[in-house]
Amino acid sequence: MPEMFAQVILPLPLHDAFTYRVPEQWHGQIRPGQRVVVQFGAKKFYAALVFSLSQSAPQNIETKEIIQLLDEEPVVLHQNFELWKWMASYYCCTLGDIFRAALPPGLKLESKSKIMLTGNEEEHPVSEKEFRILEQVKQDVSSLEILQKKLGNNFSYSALKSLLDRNIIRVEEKINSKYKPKTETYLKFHPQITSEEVLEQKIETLQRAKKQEALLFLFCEKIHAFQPGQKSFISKKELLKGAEFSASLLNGLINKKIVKSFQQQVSRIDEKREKQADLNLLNRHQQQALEEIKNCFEKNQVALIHGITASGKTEIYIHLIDEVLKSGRQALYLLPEIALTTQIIERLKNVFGSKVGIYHSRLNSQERVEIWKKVLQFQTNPQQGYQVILGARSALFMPFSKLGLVIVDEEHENSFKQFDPAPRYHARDMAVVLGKQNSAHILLGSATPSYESFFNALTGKYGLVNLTKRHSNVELPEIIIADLKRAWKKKQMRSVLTPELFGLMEEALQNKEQIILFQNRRGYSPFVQCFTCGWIPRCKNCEVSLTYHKYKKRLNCHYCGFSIAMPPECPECGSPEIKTRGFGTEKIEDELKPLFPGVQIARMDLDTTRSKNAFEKIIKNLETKKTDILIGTQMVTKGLDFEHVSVVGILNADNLINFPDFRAHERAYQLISQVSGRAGRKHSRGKVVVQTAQPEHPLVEIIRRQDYTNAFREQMKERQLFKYPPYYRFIKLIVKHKNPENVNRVAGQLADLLRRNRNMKVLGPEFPLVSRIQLWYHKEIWLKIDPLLPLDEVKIFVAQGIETVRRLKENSSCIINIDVDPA
Ligand SMILES: Nc1ncnc2c1ncn2[C@@H]1O[C@H](COP(=O)(O)OP(=O)(O)OP(=O)(O)O)[C@@H](O)[C@H]1O
Ligand SMILES: [Zn+2]
Repeated sequence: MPEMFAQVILPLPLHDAFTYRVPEQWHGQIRPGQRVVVQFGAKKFYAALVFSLSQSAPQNIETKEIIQLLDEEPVVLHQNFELWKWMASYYCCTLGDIFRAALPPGLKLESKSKIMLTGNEEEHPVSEKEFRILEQVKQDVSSLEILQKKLGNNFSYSALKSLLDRNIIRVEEKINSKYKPKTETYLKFHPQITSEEVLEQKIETLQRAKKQEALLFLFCEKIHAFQPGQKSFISKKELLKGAEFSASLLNGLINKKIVKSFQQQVSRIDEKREKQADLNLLNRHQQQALEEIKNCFEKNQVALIHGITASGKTEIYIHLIDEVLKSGRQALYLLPEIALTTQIIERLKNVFGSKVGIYHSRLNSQERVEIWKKVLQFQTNPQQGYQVILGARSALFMPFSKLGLVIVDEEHENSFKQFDPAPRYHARDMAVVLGKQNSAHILLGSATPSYESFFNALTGKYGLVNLTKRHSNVELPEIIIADLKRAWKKKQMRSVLTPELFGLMEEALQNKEQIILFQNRRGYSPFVQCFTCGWIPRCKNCEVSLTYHKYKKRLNCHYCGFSIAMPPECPECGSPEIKTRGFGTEKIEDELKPLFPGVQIARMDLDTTRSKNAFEKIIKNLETKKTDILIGTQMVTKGLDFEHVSVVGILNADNLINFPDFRAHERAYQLISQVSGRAGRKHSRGKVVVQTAQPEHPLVEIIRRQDYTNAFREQMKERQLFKYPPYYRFIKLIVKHKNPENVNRVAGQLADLLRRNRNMKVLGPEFPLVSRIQLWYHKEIWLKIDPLLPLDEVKIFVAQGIETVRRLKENSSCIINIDVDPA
């Protein structure tokens, strides 16, 4: 028999795949995409993923054997690996990094693998070393890690393997993989009940137990007893649901051997949802846009739909998905995590029923594994598997076998980019790659497309479709610019509200309409300051001031979570006058309450949405008009659809416009248009007040006119002039160390080295806005690269530079991260 070797990926930030020998017993079974347990390094065990198989042994290296094959079928498909390879190369990360990001937690096994007895340990003679292992395992279900720790030098790998080989112990797959199938109690007739006659005899005996008899009749009715072709069991939950029967009555029937209970594996996911509604008819404009999109797809695999807020882009997506499903292929619908609200989930479930699965990080590990498996299942059993996935960025990695369409909604959203850890990928860009690899169409959609995508559309790389009418035919809201400086000077401010905004709010409330206020700072006040000496409390781990949270009476760091009680007096000078500075959402809520007595005010930010259903509840309250005014951070901008919001206020546009980042103007425009778009969606034209201290700023005028194209053009001039994306590519290198001197030295060495390459411009090193986070100092180097140059060569040069610097002994404890296309 020829030998067999597997190249496996480990969940570690290590480069290549590692080679292991495949024991003969698995030669016929093992395939790429299956998980295996292997030993790596200092006696650590991991679940690795088989990447490829070969017959030739690697040279000069002794290979270890695979310890266990975990899956009968691959959990990752070769299509997935294609994307992984592409990502690893483009984002300069390892397959191990991607492995960790791609698989749901329940499918990733750490070296915590559990070892269990198989129950036949008595039948085999064992050696002393094997005996020691068995002793440990008998005491407890033990993980490999614990076992090695406890036995120390007495732990023997070959003894372990020999026990495994002889089936005396096993690596427990289920515990191992953290995934426990959910089971439910089901009921069927006891095997003794073989015919209706037998049943009737039994019923006779129940004469005095009327309630048990009634329950039995109900049971017979529900399972359609003795009717051919009917299912012969029912879940306990379903039987007892709504009826006045108790579980103890049921136990009576079980004890009398009429009914038998058994456990059956059930799905955690709400499966019963059948299709409840037909597709909405598209309006004239939507219909035309749909046709145009399809025309684009004839020529171009990628299309961008630029459709104003409330134009009904979602309806168009639904129609496209419907067509793809009819052709027997799968669709992926990506949204930013936070936009995955019940609003959109309901809309999709209503039309596609159980064909659609939802995948995001708020689901628990088990649920995610089940959804993963149902996507896999589509390959072999299209009736049972998921054909549509609505998900956040990690849904990119799901095992689609017949992908026909990828939609990226709110494609401008920054949260599609993963910052940390590696892979630092952009899900929108990866969606395009994924689609191309699978010969699927890709549709990007937004009311305010990212400038990169719009640029790609204008230069013909993507098709472009415009949708300029709201579904309701209501005009886009009127934007009113309110001058903060003047209002302050004239003492016309009411708390944070200019007279313009205050007046419109009062009017809206009188008309029983709703209001959304946007402020991009959470907490009570962004910082506090001693009135006497000017002292400002700062985080001890990060280079930032602490945010005051009044409800908890604490000062918090929004970077690392560090927090202290609000001091009663200044620790520097002893003055009791510590003043709050600036406005966070919490303070705004506080100050508006006395201004609008009897009005229901709610707040939506990170602090009010931590618990599981809090987010949904806030949205529900707005939908049912329990809330009159909603104050929120970025969260209120993400694709929410409310009927009765007529006024939107942007409390301070300046901190958006002045943010020190080359994308600040793009972002400010997007954010303000998106929040504005929540107003007047259904009935009459809404009003938006943008409060600013610089009403003369050119961007403010563009915002007032809602002139996306001009905003884009103005920016492109600057980007071209200063060699910014999309004209140039950026790669950001981040050097981190706890000691600032090390950061300075390493970053300096690295920059010097990189400057030798004339194909790129090296900026920095410089400390970023927040130069220390969680005790680590950061310094950044930005590389500007001419897009006409071969990017791969540049990356290789950069990677080598990093290696050279890192290899110096004094630099070994430095971390250097690469971020390609930083957001
Ligand atoms: N053809 C249609 N038939 C019935 N209702 C529609 C139709 N098109 C849109 N709507 C309704 O109009 C509202 C706005 O549509 P939708 O949320 O899809 O807009 P959008 O373009 O995604 O907006 P945004 O970019 O602001 O998120 C929704 O309540 C939607 O149900
Ligand atoms: Zn901190």
